[in-house]
Amino acid sequence: METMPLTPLVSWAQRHEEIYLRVELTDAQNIDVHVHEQVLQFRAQGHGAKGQNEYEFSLEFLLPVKSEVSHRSTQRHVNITLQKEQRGWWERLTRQERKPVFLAPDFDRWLDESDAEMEIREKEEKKNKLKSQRHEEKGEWFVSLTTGMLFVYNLVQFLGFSWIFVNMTVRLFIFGRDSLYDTFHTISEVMFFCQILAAVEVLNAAFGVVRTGVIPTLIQVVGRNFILFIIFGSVEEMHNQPVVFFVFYLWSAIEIFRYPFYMLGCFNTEWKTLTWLRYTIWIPLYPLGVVAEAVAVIQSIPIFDETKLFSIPLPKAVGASISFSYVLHVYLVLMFLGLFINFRHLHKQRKRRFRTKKRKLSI
Ligand SMILES: CCCCCCCCCCCCC[C@@H](O)CC(=O)SCCNC(=O)CCNC(=O)[C@H](O)C(C)(C)COP(=O)(O)OP(=O)(O)OC[C@H]1O[C@@H](n2cnc3c(N)ncnc32)[C@H](O)[C@@H]1OP(=O)(O)O
Repeated sequence: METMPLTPLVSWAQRHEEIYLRVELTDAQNIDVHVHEQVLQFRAQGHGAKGQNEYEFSLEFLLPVKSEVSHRSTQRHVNITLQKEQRGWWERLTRQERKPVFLAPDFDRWLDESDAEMEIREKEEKKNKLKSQRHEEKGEWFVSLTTGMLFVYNLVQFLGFSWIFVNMTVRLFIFGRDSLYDTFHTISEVMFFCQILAAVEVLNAAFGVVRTGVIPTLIQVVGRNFILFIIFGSVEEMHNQPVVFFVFYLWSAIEIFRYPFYMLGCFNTEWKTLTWLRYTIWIPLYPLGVVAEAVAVIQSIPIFDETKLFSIPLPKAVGASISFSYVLHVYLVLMFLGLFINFRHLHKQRKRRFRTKKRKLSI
């Protein structure tokens, strides 16, 4: 005779971004928990209300949750954490209005919406307090000095990229399509200066001067300098290609918003429109930039093959050399990997920025 599956007692609580479930099972083993299309399935062996047995349950959530589920079993419970697909407060846990009999609020973790907001605020206040403590430890003069240097750095970059952007735009209006062919000759020196200077950003990230990751910054700086110095700078045949125009224009289009945003940030101020632009226009510009850079690399491949520039000599016995174009093929793959890493990073930064903003507004 088929036996009915046993259901454990489950208690739940929520925050704006998470759902917590606590399954009352002692010494749980062989835990299988997953989410598919808003439905959570749980199965495990353990000691519950009906003694040592296999227990299972399923819950259809009110709203979508992310498919990654984290769970941790203690001697007495299995704690499950899920991330809501969209930040918000749910009026109940399950899609069905009637609460399943095995489900109850987790009073140890229970907060109502305003308490949860308060919890967020407290966390933020704690973070700010830590920040000002760090300031005190480092000394006010040190903080002022680094802020001043950052401000000057951002100002110089802003002026450099604005010059590039305005110059290219004006030339486009005056000379039309002809201006696409001499971008390198008119712009490259200022671009060389700005992009060499951008190495400072890797140091800032590495020494914790700004709150950002070293890898995304390194990808950005190395990636651009590779295109600028190797593909454009060292191959004369590339100088007159229109692709130089598109690459320089896309690079400078983001920087004329990014650097002034940082300049205001140095004084803990912001201008909402500028913040929105800094964290939004990369969405079309970044992929376009990578595509333009990929076109430049592809165009340069036959030139490297022909000129044997940077080719890697092989031992005399073999008698040939490896063309640099092989490196470029590998680089093309790396570019799209770099795009993926930085797109994810920028998406995270955008979410962090706008989420914090929303929280601040709800205070
Ligand atoms: C390991 C090497 C491997 C090499 C492999 C090569 C692979 C090649 C792949 C190449 C792909 C690159 C393509 C690219 O060149 C194409 C383009 O650029 S197209 C144009 C569009 N591009 C963009 O939109 C990207 C622009 N760049 C960036 O946004 C940054 O460089 C990036 C590192 C990607 C992200 O910036 P960050 O992490 O710093 O984000 P935030 O702006 O949110 O800053 C975080 C906090 O730090 C403060 N901050 C940062 N910098 C400064 C500064 N200079 N001055 C003051 N404050 C700064 C910022 O205010 C944030 O603070 P808070 O959170 O407190 O507000």
